Amino acid sequence: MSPQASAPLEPASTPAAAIRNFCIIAHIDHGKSTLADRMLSITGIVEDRAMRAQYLDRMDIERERGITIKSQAVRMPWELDGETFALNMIDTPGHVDFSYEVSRSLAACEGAILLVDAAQGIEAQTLANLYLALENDLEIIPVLNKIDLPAAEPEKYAAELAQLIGGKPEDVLRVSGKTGEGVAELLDRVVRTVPAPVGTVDAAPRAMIFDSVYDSYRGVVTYVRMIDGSIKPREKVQMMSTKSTHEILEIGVSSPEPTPTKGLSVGEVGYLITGVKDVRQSKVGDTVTSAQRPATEALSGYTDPKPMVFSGLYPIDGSDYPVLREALDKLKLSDAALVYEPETSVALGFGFRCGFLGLLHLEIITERLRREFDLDLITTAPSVVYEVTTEDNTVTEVTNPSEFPTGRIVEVREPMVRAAILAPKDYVGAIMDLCQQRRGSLLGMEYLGEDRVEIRYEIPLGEIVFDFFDQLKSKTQGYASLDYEPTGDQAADLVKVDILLQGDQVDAFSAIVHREKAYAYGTLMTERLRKLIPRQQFEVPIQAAIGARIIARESIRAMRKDVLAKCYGGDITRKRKLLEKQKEGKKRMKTIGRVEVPQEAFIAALSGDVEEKKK
Ligand SMILES: Nc1nc2c(ncn2[C@@H]2O[C@H](COP(=O)(O)OP(=O)(O)OP(=O)(O)O)[C@@H](O)[C@H]2O)c(=O)[nH]1
Repeated sequence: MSPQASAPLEPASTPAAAIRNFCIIAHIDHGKSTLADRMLSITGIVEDRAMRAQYLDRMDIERERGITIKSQAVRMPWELDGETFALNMIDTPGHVDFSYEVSRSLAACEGAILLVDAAQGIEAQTLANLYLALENDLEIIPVLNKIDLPAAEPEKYAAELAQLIGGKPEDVLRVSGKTGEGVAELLDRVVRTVPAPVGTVDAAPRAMIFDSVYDSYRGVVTYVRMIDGSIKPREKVQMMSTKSTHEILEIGVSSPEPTPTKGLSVGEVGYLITGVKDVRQSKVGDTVTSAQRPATEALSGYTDPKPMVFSGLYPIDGSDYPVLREALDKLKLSDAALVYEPETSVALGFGFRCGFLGLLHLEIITERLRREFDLDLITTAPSVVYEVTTEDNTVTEVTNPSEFPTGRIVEVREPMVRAAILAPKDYVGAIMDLCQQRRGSLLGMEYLGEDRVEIRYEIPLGEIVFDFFDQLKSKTQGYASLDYEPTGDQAADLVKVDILLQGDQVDAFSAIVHREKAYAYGTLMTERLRKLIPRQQFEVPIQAAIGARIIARESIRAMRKDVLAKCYGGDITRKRKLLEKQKEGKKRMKTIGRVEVPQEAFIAALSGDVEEKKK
C-alpha cells in the first residue's frame, strides 16, 4: 500500500486480473471531485504542484458551479502486497438530467465507491445513483467523507449507510478528501474487493462508449471500456448502431493527460480518436467493434438521448440571430442530447425551439451561450412533450404550446416521473402539500435512520419543470434533495390557455396546464401584462382564453393625454434624438394587432419579474 514504486503497467498488455474499474457515486457537493483529485496525487500521477483544484472538471462552468457535467476516466497505478494494479477511475456526472450518462459510466465499472458527506448523511442522489449501481451489479464500497469536519457525525451516518446497503457500520470506511486521511486504505480496499474485469480475449472486439467529448483541436474523443477482444491503432472500427466505419488515429489512456498506447485489451478503459467531428457519430452507449471482424451482437443498454424539456430561446437583440444559430451548431458538436429548430414568435421575433434532457441541461446550455458566445437571451417557460389525439384520431407531439392542435381533442397525455425526495422528518407535511398541489400521488415513505425520510411521489414532469425545485428548497429551508426518473405517459385533463391582447393571441404566453389551474394561470398572466404594458391611445383588453371561452380579463385604460403631442411642431432634431435614444436602449417595440408593446414587457412577464418587484 504505497504510492507507486514500480513502473506503471503498460496498457494493451495489462492482464485483466490486474485491472480494477471503479467509479465514485455521491450526492452533489459530497466531495467526489476533491477525493478524485486526492487519488491522483496519492498515486503519484499528478505532482502536487501541478494539482489545480478539481483537476478532472475541465469546463469552466463546471469548476465555477462545482458540478460535474462530463465524465472522464483516469488510469492510476497502485501497489498492494508487492503487485502493481491499474486502477481506472471513471468520473460520473451526479445529476439526474444526465442519468443516462451516469448509467453508461456505471456499466463500464465493476465497483463503486458510495461516497457520503459525514456531516450530511445520505441524500436523494446518493440513493438514485446507488440503485443504478446495484442494477449494474457493482460491488459497493461505502465511504464517509469529510471526517475532518467538526460537524462530522461518522458513527451516526455509518449506521445509516450500513442499514441501507446491508453490512456492519465498522465496514464503512472513513476518509477526508481534503487532508488525504484514509485515502490509501480506500485504494487498497478497491483492489481487494472490486472484482477484476472478465471478457473473452480472442473474441471479436467490443468496446462500450461511456463518454464522447468534443475537442476543438482533435475532434471527438471517445471514451471506451473494452469488454471483449482488443483494438489497436490504425485499425478500422465500426459503430454498431449506425454501422459507420472510422479509422483509429490514436488510442490511449488518460493518466490523466492523454497518453497514446499500443492498444486496449479486455477490461481496459481508454480513449479513441477517429477524426469524427461530431459527437452524434460516436454516441454514448454504442458499441465499437472491428470493421474487418465485427462482433455479431452489440452490448445492451444503448438508447438515443431523448429531450424531455423544451424551451424557446430568443436573442434579445434580433440582429444576434445568426450568432445564436452558429453557437447552437457549435454546442451540438459536443452535446448529442441538444436539439433545436428555428421558430418565430410574434412577441419575441426569431429564435429557436430547443430540447433538453432536463432543467439543469437547459440552464447549462443557456449559460454557455451567454458566456462563450456573449449572447443576451430570453427563454420561454419550459414545456414538456404532450401527446395530443384529435377527433380524427391523429396523434401530435406538442413541444410548443402554441402548436397545440385546434379542433376537438380526444385525449392529452403527459410525461410522468417517479420523484424521490429526501428530507428531515419535520418537513414531511410541507413536502406533501407541495407534491399534492402539483398533482402528485404518493407512492410510499420510508425512514432512513431516526430523523430523515424518503418520500416517493409520482408527479407529472410538467409540474416539476415549473419551479418545483425552488419551491421544495424554500419550503424545507434547503434541506430537501430531489431526484426523479421518467415512468412513461399518462392521460390528463389538460387544456391550452391563450393570452390575447385586443383579441390577438400572444404566442409566447400560451401554456398547457391542467384544467383546474387554467384560471390561476390566466389571471396571473393577464395581471402581469396589465402592469407591464404601457397605456395606448385606446383601451386595450387583455384576456386569457381556453379556445373561444374567455376565462380572465384585465384592461389597460386609454391614455388621458397624448404624450407624443408635445413633439409635434417642435424641434425636429429633438424628436429624432428621442427616436435614436429609444433604438439604443434596444427597446424593440412589438406590434400585436394595433397594440405596441416594448419587448422588455414580454420578457419581464415571462420571467416573473413583476412579482419580484412587488416584494
Ligand atoms: N472539510 C472538508 N471539505 C471537503 C472535503 N472534501 C470536499 N470538501 C469540500 O466540499 C465541497 C464540495 O466538494 P467537491 O469535491 O466539489 O464535491 P463534488 O461531490 O465533486 O461536487 P459535484 O462535482 O458538484 O458533484 C468543496 O467546497 C470542497 O472543498 C473533505 O474531506 N473535508
